Amino acid sequence: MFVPTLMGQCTPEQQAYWLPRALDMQIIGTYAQTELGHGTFIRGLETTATYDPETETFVMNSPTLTSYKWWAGGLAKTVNYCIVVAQLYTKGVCHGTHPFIVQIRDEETHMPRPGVKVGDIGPKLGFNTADNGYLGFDNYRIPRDNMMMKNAQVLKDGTYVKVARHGKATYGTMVFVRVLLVNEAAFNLAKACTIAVRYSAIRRQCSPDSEGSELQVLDYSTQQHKLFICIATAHALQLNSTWLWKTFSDTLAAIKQGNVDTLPELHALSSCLKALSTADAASLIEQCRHACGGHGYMMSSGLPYLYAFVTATRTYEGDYTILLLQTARFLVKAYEQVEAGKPLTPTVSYLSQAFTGKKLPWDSSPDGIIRAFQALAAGKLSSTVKSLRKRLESGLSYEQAWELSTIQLNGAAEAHCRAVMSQNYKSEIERLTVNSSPNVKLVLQQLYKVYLYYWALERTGDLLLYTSISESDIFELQLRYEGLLKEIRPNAVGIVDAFDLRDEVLHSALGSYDGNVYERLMAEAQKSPLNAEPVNQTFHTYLKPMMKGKL
Ligand SMILES: CC/C=C\C/C=C\C/C=C\C/C=C\C=C\C(=O)SCCNC(=O)CCNC(=O)[C@H](O)C(C)(C)COP(=O)(O)OP(=O)(O)OC[C@H]1O[C@@H](n2cnc3c(N)ncnc32)[C@H](O)[C@@H]1OP(=O)(O)O
Ligand SMILES: Cc1cc2nc3c(=O)[nH]c(=O)nc-3n(C[C@H](O)[C@H](O)[C@H](O)COP(=O)(O)OP(=O)(O)OC[C@H]3O[C@@H](n4cnc5c(N)ncnc54)[C@H](O)[C@@H]3O)c2cc1C
Repeated sequence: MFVPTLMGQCTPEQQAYWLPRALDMQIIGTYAQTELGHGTFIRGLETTATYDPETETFVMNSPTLTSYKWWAGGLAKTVNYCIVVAQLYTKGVCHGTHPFIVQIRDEETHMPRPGVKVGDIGPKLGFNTADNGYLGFDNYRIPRDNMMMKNAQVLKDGTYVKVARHGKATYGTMVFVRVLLVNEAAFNLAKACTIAVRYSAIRRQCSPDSEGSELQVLDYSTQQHKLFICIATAHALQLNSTWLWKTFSDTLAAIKQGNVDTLPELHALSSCLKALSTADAASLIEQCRHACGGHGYMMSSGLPYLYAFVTATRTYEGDYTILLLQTARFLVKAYEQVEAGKPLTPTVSYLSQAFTGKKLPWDSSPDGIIRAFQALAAGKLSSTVKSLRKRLESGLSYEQAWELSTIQLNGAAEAHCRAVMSQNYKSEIERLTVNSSPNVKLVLQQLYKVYLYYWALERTGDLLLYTSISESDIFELQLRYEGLLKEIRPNAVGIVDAFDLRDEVLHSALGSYDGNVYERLMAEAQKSPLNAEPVNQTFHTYLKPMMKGKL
């Protein structure tokens, strides 16, 4: 995050000075925004940067314990510089949060600078290879030039000058990382399902009849139900990630031309896609662990590490709930645009159907299911706006009405995102397989159908509300889904092999390409320190005295 912020928030002159040093590793930096007391609410951050025109410096200060920067990766022992997000004060006026480049350790000795308190925040559920740290300032001075001045400036005499064309320019790095995280979610889910599917092809357990041999667990329908949605989702996230990256790049190019019109839609898309992709990836990686029984619980399976690593993405770079609420904010505005007869942006153009007042006729084709997801999203949004307005009519303020409706708002945002992801998944597969062999087309179509059928069956309640789907339609869809799993089974191992993930990347005794699971599990077990000697010294110091009643 350090380098992207230098690129996004510095003037060209500042970039010319800082970027080469950062890219050359002469300086190592991190992005310190979150504090002990605030992560989501950026406007509530307490660290201050007060400009002193006498010395042309900013005085960095941590006025309270809760103002200490907390969490930044590498902050504890690695970095010697930080991008610090602080409340900017000049001429007695607070201008809100702005980014500053702050040296925190000596470039030669690596000792913390006077006025800087820095340390490690302690063990975490995962990410323990990163030294996430804390940082406090005691009236620590930095040169005026260390304010990142692309979007706002403080002149030598302390005059504040706003430069950015849009109010949230300083939030740009977060949008960039959120876009990257969709791709990271896809990559890590692909690793987990490669491990789980390969292991499920090796593992034999239970024989349906007394004479027969034990079945590969991958042959069981319930195992296919657990795992094939994981494969389908890994592809869905990867294709949505590529689509979102292009949307991001197009928006950035437009902003460079002075056109910020598409930024709100990008913020809404990056928010909900980051939220859903990281939440789906984390829960499906856990599902891959469940599918591997006891051996999935071994660190040597690679699955606990993947889960601990990915589940954090639901929180950092914007908490799941918060980002969905950002998308909901955009959707409510889009709904009002439909009412006013104004044109809609592409990803919300389906909302016009919210005003037909009729249930969408059920169509179980892939395109029909995608339309049903859109009808579901439009219906949930319409119902949410109705709740909002009912609360406003009761005399509540907009903020109060909004807060009371946030559960529904999040549901509408999630439904919108599922519809967008499903649409992108199918259209990207069709675009990319135009010249593919019939077999490749068939397999990839089977996977997006798994995704569509799975989520339709997960959302039958909503589909009954907003489409004409019947009980028998649901019964037929369930049978079709279960039949599709059996069609995919023969290709399942080949499909995860196609992720082309090397053993060194998987780090898994269960998922290695050669399938020698049991030999690898035993080899990993031998590495346990407890196997260094036949009798551990704790027998003599604790067990034996206890057995003799001497403890
Ligand atoms: C599997 C993963 C593997 C590897 C990953 C690799 C690397 C990662 C490894 C480790 C983690 C590393 C780093 C982690 C870093 C961090 O976590 S950095 C800190 C991140 N923190 C956040 O994301 C905080 C979240 N909070 C916010 O973004 C904001 O507070 C807010 C919730 C958006 C609210 O902001 P605010 O109160 O200022 O604004 P609102 O009043 O809600 O909205 C005002 C208008 O502004 C628009 N808006 C808001 N944000 C943006 C934006 N980013 N871009 C564009 N526009 C924005 C908003 O839509 C409103 O517009 P309006 O409706 O028209 O008024
Ligand atoms: C592994 C990891 C690495 C990180 N790396 C960095 C880093 O490098 N730099 C950095 O600056 N930060 C980093 N962070 C911090 C991260 O950005 C924050 O944890 C994140 O933004 C969430 O903020 P918070 O922790 O204050 O949670 P909170 O915002 O306090 O959330 C707690 C709960 O309150 C809910 N909540 C909060 N506000 C609202 C609201 N308005 N409406 C409804 N519910 C609400 C949330 O949904 C959540 O359920 C990292 C975090 C982790 C876990």
